[in-house]
Amino acid sequence: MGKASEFFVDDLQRSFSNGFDLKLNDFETAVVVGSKTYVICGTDDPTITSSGVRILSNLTGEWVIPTVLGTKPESFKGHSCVLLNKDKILIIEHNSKSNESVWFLEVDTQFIRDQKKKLKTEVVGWSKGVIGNVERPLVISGPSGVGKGTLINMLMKEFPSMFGFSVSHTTRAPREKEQNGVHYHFIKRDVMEEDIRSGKFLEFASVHGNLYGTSIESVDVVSDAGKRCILDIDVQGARSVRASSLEAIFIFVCPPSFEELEKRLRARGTETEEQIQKRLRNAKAELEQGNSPDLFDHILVNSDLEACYKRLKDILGISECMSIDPTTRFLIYHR
Ligand SMILES: Nc1ncnc2c1ncn2[C@@H]1O[C@H](COP(=O)(O)OP(=O)(O)OP(=O)(O)O)[C@@H](O)[C@H]1O
Ligand SMILES: Nc1nc2c(ncn2[C@@H]2O[C@H](COP(=O)(O)O)[C@@H](O)[C@H]2O)c(=O)[nH]1
Repeated sequence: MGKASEFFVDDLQRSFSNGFDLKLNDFETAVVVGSKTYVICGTDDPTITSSGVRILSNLTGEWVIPTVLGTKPESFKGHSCVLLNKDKILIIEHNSKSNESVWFLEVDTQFIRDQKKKLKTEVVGWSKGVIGNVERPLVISGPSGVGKGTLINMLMKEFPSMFGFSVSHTTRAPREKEQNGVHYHFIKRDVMEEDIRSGKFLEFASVHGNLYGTSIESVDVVSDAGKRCILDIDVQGARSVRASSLEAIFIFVCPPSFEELEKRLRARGTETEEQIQKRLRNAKAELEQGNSPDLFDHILVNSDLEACYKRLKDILGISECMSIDPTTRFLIYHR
């Protein structure tokens, strides 16, 4: 067994009197939030807890292992916890000069409260400390099959409380695993055309023979939840958003080659041969337009997925978010 965790506020809270015996293992830290005590484990030892977090009810003395959202930090040996704003816990790894050592465990933010309702269980969510402009929405464009959706899913998985997906409307038929309201709002063409006429859409376009569009409401839902909105739209749509009042960052994703694009589209197995041919024809035009510096702020080549994802995080300023001054141990926010 290694050395026990060190504490900031939590060593004070450790001695709180709730009538229950709170025995902490090495590498564990406890933080009281309302009527609950969150115990955060700094090691991957599965005999302690595989989720990294356990929750004690200070009222009943019962333990709950919560559903953990987001990517948990790699195990660390000494850490301090500070409760911020009564809804998230700041976790700082000791003796580390790395910027990767600052994490938040969200315990009672609006996002977590929504997830608790949805999942009907205790929920907590990890997110990395971040800097940069977290306000500006993100427009991601690129030919069909290049990997936009894959990259967006990775972002949403790693930073679930930071990003929200703008759910588009489309007249195309749902694919096998697509859910209405989650992947798209599937809509009849005449209804969508009427909604476009009545001004409900920020942008819309005819893409591969179907209508697609971003409703103003879809963007509002994300920003009302306090998140940064991600739009996965085609180049025509990007052009319309550029001309709108939405101050977004525009990213174009390219394949390493046309052959690789075709391979990915076929391997996905979601389109008929005829649809694949149509999408590949449109891809040629989209790739030409992707090189417009007046439209896109950044171009990403999605060759190696992990490298491309890392580059995307670099662009967004969320690879290395906060740092700790090694002498004072104060947090420095790079803005
Ligand atoms: N870097 C990569 N290397 C190999 N395969 C990849 C890479 N990125 C994504 N893929 C795969 O390519 C396929 C297409 O990816 P994805 O569905 O994310 O594309 P998309 O750009 O969102 O397409 P669409 O615009 O049609 O929705 C998927 O099967 C995905 O797993
Ligand atoms: N202009 C818009 N384009 C959109 C929107 N939602 C998705 N898309 C683009 O359509 C193609 C095809 O998507 P798929 O799901 O059928 O494969 C892809 O390039 C998307 O980026 C939208 O709201 N507006």
